[in-house]
Amino acid sequence: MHDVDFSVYPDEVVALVGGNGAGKSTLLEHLNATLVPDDGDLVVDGTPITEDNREVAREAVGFVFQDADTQLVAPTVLDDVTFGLQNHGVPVDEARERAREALATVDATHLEDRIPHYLSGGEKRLVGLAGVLVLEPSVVVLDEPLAGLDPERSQLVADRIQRVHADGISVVLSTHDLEFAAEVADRVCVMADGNVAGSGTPREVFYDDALLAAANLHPPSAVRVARDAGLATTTRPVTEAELVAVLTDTTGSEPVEQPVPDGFGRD
Ligand SMILES: Nc1ncnc2c1ncn2[C@@H]1O[C@H](COP(=O)(O)OP(=O)(O)OP(=O)(O)O)[C@@H](O)[C@H]1O
Repeated sequence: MHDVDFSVYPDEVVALVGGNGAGKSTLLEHLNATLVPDDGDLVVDGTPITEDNREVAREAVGFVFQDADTQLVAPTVLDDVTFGLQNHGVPVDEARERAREALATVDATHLEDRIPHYLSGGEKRLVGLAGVLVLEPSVVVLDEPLAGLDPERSQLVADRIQRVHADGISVVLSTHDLEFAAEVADRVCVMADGNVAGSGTPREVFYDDALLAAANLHPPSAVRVARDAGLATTTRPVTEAELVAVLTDTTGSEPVEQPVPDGFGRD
């Protein structure tokens, strides 16, 4: 990665999108100081992060791995979610109570006695999220949160991400699913060749053909349908719900945002 300028602000959901090897995971791994830059600055809540104070970033930024098995280590789900708190010196009874609350937040109470290794992919992702939330970070990072999940579990994880956001926690995630990015993100960052090629609202990014082409991305289906139906000149839906609203709108009223010129938001 080189010349990357990336910030996360309170109470926003940021989606990193881009082709294979574009640098999404590498950028995410800097946010909680799993990696620290060889050159340049990494600042968390005003504190410059170095090799010597990585824990400042670790406490502020929780990381939910794509491969949940790397995160789940204890014999039961409850033990696993309790583990991080006990490492912080929280007494076991209090840690268990807080772990149960975190599991309830992601609708995983019923899993508390299960063996983490035998959970399904979606269940593991939710338990991993609970294990991060219990530590009360101000930012949650999720690397490919929908990877390998069926539509129902994808929806479950997407719902929980929105609930986390509603609780005032910033969320940064990477995804190859642009429909999902359009649904959940306030801001989309397009990555290509180890850098942020451009960013903006989903509407700005997903109607920017040059930016998407530079990252080998295709627009979400709502954008393609709107264009094929000749709607994209006056309206710019990015989600299925917005497209349906445009198609069923009999008032002739204009959409929520005015069109933006191609290339808007590009660095
Ligand atoms: N520790 C490392 N040392 C050297 N190169 C690395 C290291 N980690 C990742 N890379 C390289 O950096 C590039 C970006 O990888 P990264 O995993 O960040 O991409 P990504 O956008 O998350 O891709 P994907 O969508 O395929 O998961 C790749 O070419 C990868 O091989």
